Amino acid sequence: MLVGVPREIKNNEFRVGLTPAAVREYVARGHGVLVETGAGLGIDAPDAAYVAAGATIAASAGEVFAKAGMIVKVKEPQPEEWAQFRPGQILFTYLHLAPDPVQARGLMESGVTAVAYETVTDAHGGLPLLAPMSEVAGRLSIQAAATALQKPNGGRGILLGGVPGVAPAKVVVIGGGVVGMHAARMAAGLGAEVTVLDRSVPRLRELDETFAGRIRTRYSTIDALEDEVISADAVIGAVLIPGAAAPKLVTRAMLPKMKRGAVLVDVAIDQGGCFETSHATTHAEPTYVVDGVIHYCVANMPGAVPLTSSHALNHATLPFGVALAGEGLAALARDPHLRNGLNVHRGRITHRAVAEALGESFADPAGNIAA
Ligand SMILES: NC(=O)C1=CN([C@@H]2O[C@H](COP(=O)(O)OP(=O)(O)OC[C@H]3O[C@@H](n4cnc5c(N)ncnc54)[C@H](O)[C@@H]3O)[C@@H](O)[C@H]2O)C=CC1
Ligand SMILES: CC(=O)C(=O)O
Ligand SMILES: [Mg+2]
Repeated sequence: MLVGVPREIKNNEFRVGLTPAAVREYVARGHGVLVETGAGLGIDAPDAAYVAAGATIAASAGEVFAKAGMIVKVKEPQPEEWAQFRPGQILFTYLHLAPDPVQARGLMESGVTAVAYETVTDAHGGLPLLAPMSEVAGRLSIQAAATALQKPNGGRGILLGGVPGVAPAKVVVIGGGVVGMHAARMAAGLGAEVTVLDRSVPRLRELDETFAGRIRTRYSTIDALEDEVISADAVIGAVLIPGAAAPKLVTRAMLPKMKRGAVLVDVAIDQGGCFETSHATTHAEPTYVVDGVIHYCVANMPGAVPLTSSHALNHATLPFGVALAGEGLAALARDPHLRNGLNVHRGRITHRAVAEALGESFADPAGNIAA
């Protein structure tokens, strides 16, 4: 198959769908790879590095979309991109369709077969293609919080770790999955006081063991959540119900009770956000203020550290990508975990939670992917 890699065009998105090392793996399996000129510049990979790996360079994104049988990207397609998809073409990327009916409609009308990284599953109940970017975003969330908390940036003016004789900041993490654990690790490493809330007791147990007393865990009732949020200097929103829109856990009514200059970092913004007052922001203008509380809601946080993120993402996507390139729809029929990634096929939504969130009818992929 001819695999196409356009340059990412979302605001301040410097990642790339395939690294040169990944291109070499596709080429070794007999595939052609067409890379838009400049696609790898954000990771210090010039066109020559892609040519050395066996790719051909396309002068424009239009050429990539027109020629390739499968498109590998990072971020959800932008309107000018989904206009170029065609029936039967495979798209392999993050989609986050639940809070994005306009994109969903665009993909349905294009006839593309869209496999979303974030809903591919593994045998252990995890999300292997979301996990690496959740590791990055979880760690970055604390850097974002630390920066926003500084007085010149509008924050309370507190150092996360404090200093000897002065108490540290209080960081509350809502959702103790991959993002939450990596946020907790960074915050604890800097010396902050950290509490993680989750609805899963087994998960809280795991975190308790992993951190061996260095963080507190709390079951996430409405009471506990309100209590923790009101006393926090920084709150990290890290919940996920796979495929679905994020539940709004921090309400607008809670904000006036919070400390002035406290910071909310809504990592779950790509699924619509878990704070009622969240709306997506960009790296160019990452924060805004509601009721004296700073909101950071960047939907592509890992795009800011592409040298780390692109490689981590490619390590996870590679086995699934080469299966799709090699077998096409048969790969989806064979592998139920890859099939869980199928969100749109032949104009229908093929993921149950995504269909429910969008109010669209659900087309069961098991009976819908005959090649
Ligand atoms: N903004 C960005 O750039 C990025 C955003 N993300 C997003 O971060 C979010 C979290 O991702 P992961 O950590 O990988 O998910 P995960 O599935 O590993 O963890 C989610 C956790 O939330 C918990 N949870 C669900 N409902 C809850 C509730 N009502 N109260 C408390 N906890 C609850 C679950 O039990 C689970 O432990 C996702 O929306 C993901 O798409 C991930 C990477 C980058
Ligand atoms: C997961 C995601 O949306 C991102 O890495 O941008
Ligand atoms: Mg995102």
